Amino acid sequence: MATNRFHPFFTNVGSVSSWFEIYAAFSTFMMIFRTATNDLIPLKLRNFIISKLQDFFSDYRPGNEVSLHIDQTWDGKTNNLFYAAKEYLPTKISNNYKSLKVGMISNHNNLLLAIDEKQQVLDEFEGIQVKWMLIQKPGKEVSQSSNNPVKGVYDQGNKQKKSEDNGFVLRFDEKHRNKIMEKYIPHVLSTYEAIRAGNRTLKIHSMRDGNGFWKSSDFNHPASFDSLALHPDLKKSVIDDIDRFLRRKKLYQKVGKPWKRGYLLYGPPGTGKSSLIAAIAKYLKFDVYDLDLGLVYSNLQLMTLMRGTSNRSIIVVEDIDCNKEVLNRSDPGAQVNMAQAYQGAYPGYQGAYPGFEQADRKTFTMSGLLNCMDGLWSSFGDERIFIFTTNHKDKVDSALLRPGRMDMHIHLSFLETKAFKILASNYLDIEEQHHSLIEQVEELLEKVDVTPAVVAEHLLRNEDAKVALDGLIEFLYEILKENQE
Ligand SMILES: Nc1ncnc2c1ncn2[C@@H]1O[C@H](COP(=O)(O)OP(=O)(O)OP(=O)(O)O)[C@@H](O)[C@H]1O
Repeated sequence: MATNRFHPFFTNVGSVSSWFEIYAAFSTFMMIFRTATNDLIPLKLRNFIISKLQDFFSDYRPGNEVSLHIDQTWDGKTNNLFYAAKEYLPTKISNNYKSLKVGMISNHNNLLLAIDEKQQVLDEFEGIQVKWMLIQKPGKEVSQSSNNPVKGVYDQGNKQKKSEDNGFVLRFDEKHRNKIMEKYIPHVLSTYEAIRAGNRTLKIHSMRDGNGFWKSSDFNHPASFDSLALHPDLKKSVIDDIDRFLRRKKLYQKVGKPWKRGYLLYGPPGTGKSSLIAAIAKYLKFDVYDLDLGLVYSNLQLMTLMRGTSNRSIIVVEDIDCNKEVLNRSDPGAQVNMAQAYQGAYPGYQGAYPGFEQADRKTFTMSGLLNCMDGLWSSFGDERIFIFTTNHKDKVDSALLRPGRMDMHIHLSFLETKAFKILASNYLDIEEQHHSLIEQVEELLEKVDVTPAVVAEHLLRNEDAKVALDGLIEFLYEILKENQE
């Protein structure tokens, strides 16, 4: 007996008219459905859903998926890309993830989040979808005495360490391979660097009795761009210049220039030169190296010091005009062993000593200083900012001032009215229109030269704004009177 090969639904629909009835019913349903969808779901949301569905179906080609394995270690050495991904991925955690690690540790105010091996993390970069997974590998047994740098836990039982060697797998469609390698991975690394820089305590490094090494301590200077009383246009131009410098890493590489910038801060004492350096360091999250040229006796020692500075740092030389007399000095007691000193600067270096004259080993010269800024020796690192300060710009050697060495000359001068408003607001919590005495102070500031440091000190004398401003006005009148006599 022949069996019916069709589903009962098809066998029960006998006539052509029945098919038309089904078609009519289906069309009516679709019309009602479309009208209801159009009425209930806003156009923007509809377009979004459609674009997401299109992206999903056009990208979903499982056969073409590439997997990159990023292990915690590479040949026994730390794999920086692993740690970069570890910091980067928590920034991509979405609210609907089901499985996450959470933690709270000392010195951190916020709850920490991390992905675990059960949760796939999705990321999107320039329209490309990528997927990340954490892979936890079973611990390898390593000898307790081995010099393995992998972080491990000590296993009391068999006197061996069990290493934890985790990894990430990054998956994406093969057609995006180039973009992932050339753009996405550098993006993960640079995000990691920015996160680290943001979380870290800044350091100030000072010279250790001139032997070519630095000692460091935490840098907690309170000044910031908000607290600085500078004319708003000047403040903006400094911030814009720093931002431009940061954005242009690739341009510097393309044109073959070391990625560094030099600022000369000049003006009378107490106008905020040191405060501006602190504000720039905080803004950039760069460490500060306080280079005291008075302690430098040879170009070789200077180069060793430069080699000891880290990337993303500010090298400060204060009162550069006073250093004229320290240049062209020799260290009479220095028995410089060239090979030894050069090894200190370039560990493992075997070749000649380029850029060094015999005299450079014992003498500190202007050309040595210039060489460190933009000559052969400036290749010691990247992302450096040089800041020189002086009270007398006219006394500074013109060779130091030319663009490329000091790219921006920033004049910090006596307090003017716009900058005073910032001080008044910061010190006394008063805004211009809210205090009758402000106008009087401003009129006096136009007639007398007084530094922000002196005015700040007067504003600190009393918490009562009226008393503090009265005292300041009296002081400014006195100066005016002295000037007129
Ligand atoms: N522009 C400013 N804005 C806010 N506060 C300032 C400013 N200038 C000076 N001050 C105050 O005066 C103090 C001394 O200023 P700072 O040391 O920055 O001046 P300086 O120009 O570096 O002086 P010097 O040339 O003597 O080293 C600061 O701690 C700060 O309180």
